[in-house]
Amino acid sequence: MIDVVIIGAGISGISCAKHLHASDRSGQLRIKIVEAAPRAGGRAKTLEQNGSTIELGASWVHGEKGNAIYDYASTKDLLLPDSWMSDPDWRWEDRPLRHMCGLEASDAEKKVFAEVEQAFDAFLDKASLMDEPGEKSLGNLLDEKFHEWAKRKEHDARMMQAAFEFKKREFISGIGSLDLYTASLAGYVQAEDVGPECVPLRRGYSSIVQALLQEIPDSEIVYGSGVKEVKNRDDHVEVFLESGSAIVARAAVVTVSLGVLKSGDLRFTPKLPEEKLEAIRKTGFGHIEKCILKFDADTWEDLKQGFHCLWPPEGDAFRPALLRNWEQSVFAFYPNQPRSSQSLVAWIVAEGFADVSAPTKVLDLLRRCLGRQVPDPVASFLTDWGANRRFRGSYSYLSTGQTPDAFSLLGRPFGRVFFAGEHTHPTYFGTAHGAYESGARCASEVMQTLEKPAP
Ligand SMILES: Cc1cc2nc3c(=O)[nH]c(=O)nc-3n(C[C@H](O)[C@H](O)[C@H](O)COP(=O)(O)OP(=O)(O)OC[C@H]3O[C@@H](n4cnc5c(N)ncnc54)[C@H](O)[C@@H]3O)c2cc1C
Repeated sequence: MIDVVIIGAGISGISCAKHLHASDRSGQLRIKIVEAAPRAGGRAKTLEQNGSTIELGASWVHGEKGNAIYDYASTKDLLLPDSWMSDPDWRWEDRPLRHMCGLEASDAEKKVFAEVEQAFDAFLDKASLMDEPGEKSLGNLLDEKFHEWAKRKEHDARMMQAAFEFKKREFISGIGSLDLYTASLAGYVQAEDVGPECVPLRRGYSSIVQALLQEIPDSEIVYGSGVKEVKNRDDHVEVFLESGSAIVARAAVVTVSLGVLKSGDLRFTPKLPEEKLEAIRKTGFGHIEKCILKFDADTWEDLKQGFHCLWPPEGDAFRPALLRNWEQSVFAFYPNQPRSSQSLVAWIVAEGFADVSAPTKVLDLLRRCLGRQVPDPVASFLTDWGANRRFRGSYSYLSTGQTPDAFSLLGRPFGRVFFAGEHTHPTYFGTAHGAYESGARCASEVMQTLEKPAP
């Protein structure tokens, strides 16, 4: 029998192993991490392309204050230096603004856009300070605030609406929900901000994973080993692999995504408590994909700033008749960071989006927005977080009708089975630092159980 079996080698699983070793005074702890994929990192996945990097999953270290990933990456010198922020090609607020029909927005339209943007951010700032957010959805709150605000303005109503819809799409990509009407306002109020900065990593998120892996023995991880069942016994656990073999341990740590838990692919015997099952069912798990188009150096010169994309509101003459949902979710084409990869990223919010022809469609969208021909990309990449059975989505959020303790409930141990993962962090859910901290929390819970004298 070993001491701890960790299911999943994403950031939370590796962080758990690292923290278990750090608190193991005897140096005797026997740990195994079983990972279904042939690689570690989970939703942190960086592609290396001729010396440049492309982020398929997590790309930013969100904030500096009390962000464990920021602190860890700083000590390992993995972050891009502050100077990247002043790069004029990157500054988010200076990005060109285009209508999806191919026209660049006029100066007057840009002014309206900037005003709507400011107002939108102010609505959110106020919302985040609410004491009793109630059961409202984020979408309802934002609609209400926007309509009150827009009534007092004399700008072109269609432009205000198009800018507002842009802001909602952009915001959805951060929350992860399919729309803002199923995302709870209380969840937004609860999510803790660790500072406004979004800092990229020099060599991508996989560099964090590699650094963390160096802190645990190689022999502890078994790749290509999917787990199908976890049996909770009185004083041990039995973990059954898809291959048919089993691991017996004194404790198990489950770090699979909320999407995998929802799917029921991983069985628990006995069944998990009803309140946990309800939290699994109700907590939102988003569907965010990225389509990345990589261009050659000449084409890139022309595209390197990317642009924000305005969709004509309902009823507008320029609005295409058959607009697919995924198309409308594309709010920008922006450069991948670090930009040396010469690629533009389009975020796509759509459930079960794994269409092999998507890069061609996204290229078509890019051409329509630019109103001109763009040479074919030299390569394209489409993520499949939603369709991949080892993830089944992107990141979690609190749904309307849920109470804010849902994330803590998801992280609550059940017998000798412990739970980590971004979806178990009460305030940093949906993030890499949430995943990292949840692994540390779990390590401490496991150690307390293992150190308890036998009754
Ligand atoms: C497109 C996208 C963009 C993102 N952008 C950011 C960002 O900019 N900044 C940020 O902070 N966060 C971002 N995130 C979120 C961040 O990536 C995640 O919160 C974090 O990586 C989750 O780590 P985890 O360990 O909780 O889960 P995971 O990374 O999902 O790890 C779970 C592991 O379990 C394995 N597994 C699944 N099923 C089984 C099984 N049956 N048996 C064994 N192993 C199994 C999986 O293969 C996986 O390796 C993004 C996520 C996505 C998808």
